Amino acid sequence: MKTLMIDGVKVRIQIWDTAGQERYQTITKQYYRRAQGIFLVYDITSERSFQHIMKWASDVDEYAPDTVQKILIGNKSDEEHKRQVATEQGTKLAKAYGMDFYETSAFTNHNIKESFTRLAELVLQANWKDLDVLRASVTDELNIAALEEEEGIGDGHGDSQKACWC
Ligand SMILES: Nc1nc2c(ncn2[C@@H]2O[C@H](COP(=O)(O)OP(=O)(O)OP(=O)(O)O)[C@@H](O)[C@H]2O)c(=O)[nH]1
Repeated sequence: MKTLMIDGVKVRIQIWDTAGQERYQTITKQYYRRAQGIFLVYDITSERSFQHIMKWASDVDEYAPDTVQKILIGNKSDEEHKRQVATEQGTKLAKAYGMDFYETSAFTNHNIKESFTRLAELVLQANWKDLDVLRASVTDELNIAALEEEEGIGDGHGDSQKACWC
């Protein structure tokens, strides 16, 4: 669990790191169904991991909700001397998939906060309508509580059931 502030909204993020190995694929696919945002991660020092992105992307298309937000990540940017995948290759693939793209390093923390914040932003934007409904209902609740308090019938905590006359 991690908490981020996005546009004044406190967002709590639950992160699942799925296994990359083929033998865990059945379990991995089950995680997709409940995901709102997904990082497709390859290793810039491994051409093979880059080639695998297409397979990950097609699994995500098949098993994740249509509204899922995706970002392409080229990790291990600290290992420049071992680089096998050029930045342009990542940029090009991300563009083809219509995704944002970051090169990151879990080792130096390069672009880690930026990419998580961006994914959270995209998820928030995609769920903005739900958030508005939630905000409206909280506002309604607060208004009712204030009204009840003014009329001396509530406990000021917005629980309209407790102010029932019946
Ligand atoms: N130099 C460097 N090493 C990294 C970075 N991120 C991960 N590693 C190393 O890469 C190795 C694999 O990392 P994991 O986090 O196990 O990779 P994974 O993709 O989750 O592996 P799976 O279990 O197959 O899913 C470990 O030795 C990590 O320490 C990075 O940004 N830079």
